[in-house]
Amino acid sequence: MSVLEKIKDIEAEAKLAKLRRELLEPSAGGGGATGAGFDVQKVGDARVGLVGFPSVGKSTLLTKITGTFSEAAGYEFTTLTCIPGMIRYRGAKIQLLDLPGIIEGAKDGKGRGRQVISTARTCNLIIIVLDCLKPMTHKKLIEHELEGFGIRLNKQPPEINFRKKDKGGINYTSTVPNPKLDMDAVKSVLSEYRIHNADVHLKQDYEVDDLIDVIEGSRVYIPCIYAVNKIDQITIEELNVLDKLPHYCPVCAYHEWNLTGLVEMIFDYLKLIRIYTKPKGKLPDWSDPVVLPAGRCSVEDFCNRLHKSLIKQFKYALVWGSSVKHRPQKDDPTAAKKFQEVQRAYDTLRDSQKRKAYDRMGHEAYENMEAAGGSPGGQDGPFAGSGPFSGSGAQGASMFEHMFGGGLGGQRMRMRPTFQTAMMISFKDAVKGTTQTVDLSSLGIPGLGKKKTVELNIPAGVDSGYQLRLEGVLPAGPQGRPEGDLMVQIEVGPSPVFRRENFDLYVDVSVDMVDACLGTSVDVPTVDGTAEVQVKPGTQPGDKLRMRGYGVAKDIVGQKGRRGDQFVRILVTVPRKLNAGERQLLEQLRSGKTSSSETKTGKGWFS
Ligand SMILES: Nc1nc2c(ncn2[C@@H]2O[C@H](COP(=O)(O)OP(=O)(O)OP(=O)(O)O)[C@@H](O)[C@H]2O)c(=O)[nH]1
Ligand SMILES: [Mg+2]
Repeated sequence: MSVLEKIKDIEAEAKLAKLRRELLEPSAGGGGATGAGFDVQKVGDARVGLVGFPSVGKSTLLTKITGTFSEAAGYEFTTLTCIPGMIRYRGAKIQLLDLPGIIEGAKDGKGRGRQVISTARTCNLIIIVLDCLKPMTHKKLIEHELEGFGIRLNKQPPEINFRKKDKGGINYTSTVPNPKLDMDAVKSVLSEYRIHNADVHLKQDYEVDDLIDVIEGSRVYIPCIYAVNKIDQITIEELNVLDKLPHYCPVCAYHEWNLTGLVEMIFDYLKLIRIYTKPKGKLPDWSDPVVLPAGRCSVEDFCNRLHKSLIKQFKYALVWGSSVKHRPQKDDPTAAKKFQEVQRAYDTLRDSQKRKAYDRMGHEAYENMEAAGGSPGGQDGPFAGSGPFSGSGAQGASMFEHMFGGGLGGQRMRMRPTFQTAMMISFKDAVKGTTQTVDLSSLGIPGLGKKKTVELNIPAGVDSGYQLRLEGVLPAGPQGRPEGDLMVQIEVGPSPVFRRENFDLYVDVSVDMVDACLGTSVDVPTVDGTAEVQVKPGTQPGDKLRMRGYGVAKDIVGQKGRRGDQFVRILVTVPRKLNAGERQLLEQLRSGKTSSSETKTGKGWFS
């Protein structure tokens, strides 16, 4: 190819890019990005779009994964509007959109393709659904359509610095020696955009297209998974080949094969960070994390996700996690207070009614009302939720899913109605674990039939506020209600002996004054029965003894077989009445003390 031809090529490419952009702009000929059914509100923590040729099984996939009904049929162009569904996985809410069949030339305004691709641009992840029986050229065609709409798949934005100037001509530099793009190429692309003065710096070797992308500026870089559907129709050898390709996920929507694998891959590709809030002295609420994208997960982002005004009141947070260098300082009372405030703010702001009240009243007025014990309506304490609630469906994932890597994920993918109840258990049962029977008759759920009770295994170590989900235990009911989950919120009764803080237990033991002086052994109550503990001579009132490993089991926070500690506070008792003999002995001690045992500090015998 001659230099002249090359430049012509480059110019043509830049021209094409410009024309395409004009086509995308709403004013340019009919349609625009929001046609009927396409104004789907962005809800949840991330948005994922299913894109593909007609009849590849997008609607079937959406229905099977989310339980949202999207009409599927054997003929072409079944789906005409954009159907949203929701995946709830590991605490994250991921919106899944079924986009109507894309056709060739969509980006040039054919069919409904333009609206489809406009919606695809708003997604955090694109799933290109392919039919493994159809030619693999379909993949290229769809990619080409998306590319033409400024969508770059599985690609990082090019590291090209580009700055327009008023004068000085084109100044082009590159970190790489002998770059593919030479000065002439850069100049001819820029002149196509009527740019004659600019700085261009390449940090890596790039193509003409990359430079055009940077100049155009309206590119979106979106991760992409290729879901190859209908693998029930191919041989295992063919499947083996597919499975090795990067970004590929073979599935069979119809028989629900590897849908868990796909959901896991979606979760990985979205790079979501889950943040759990933890009130002081309690377990984190594992059921309802704040989910942020990996690139935008600072404390500020966290606050802004809760409410934009929170950052103004906010001082600092205590952060635990694998990426944190230091554990938060435990004893700082102000730090703990702040964190409690965050927790409370979160509680307020995630409750839509309270949030409305907060928005209406502003921070100060709301605080005052809360302090006065007022309620903006809604929540009436932990047991208010007894009885059925429907609508919003499943509430995040159970703790075990978070702790043990989502082993239950497969069954949790489909949306099931969730019914809530609360249960009070004894302190000892909470520490030791127990099996309880939940009486369903009191919940008023219609259509339970013969099912009157369910067994509930409560693991050792639970605390008040802990939620257990029983999956699919409620039978299908009237009006096509599918089988449902039962969510049980645990409340733990107080103990007359032990006080609990996280996984540690605290107990008071009284020791006679003389025993405290001379040392002794005492029987201390533990959750496993009494244990003998040595009290050293000279033990002071209020001294704390640690009994390592006598606390609460930590299995539920993933530390299997480990337990917290028990702390024994020594209370020293002084006799109220003395008999004659005792009095005489103490008198002797006192007179002896003043003559021989006085310490240098002059504080007396007991110091
Ligand atoms: N053999 C087989 N058939 C499938 C599978 N998944 C879907 N189908 C069938 O493929 C046909 C098309 O499925 P749809 O879910 O309507 O496809 P779609 O991609 O939503 O199609 P449009 O809405 O037209 O874009 C239906 O007859 C499905 O039953 C699968 O895993 N295996
Ligand atoms: Mg469809």
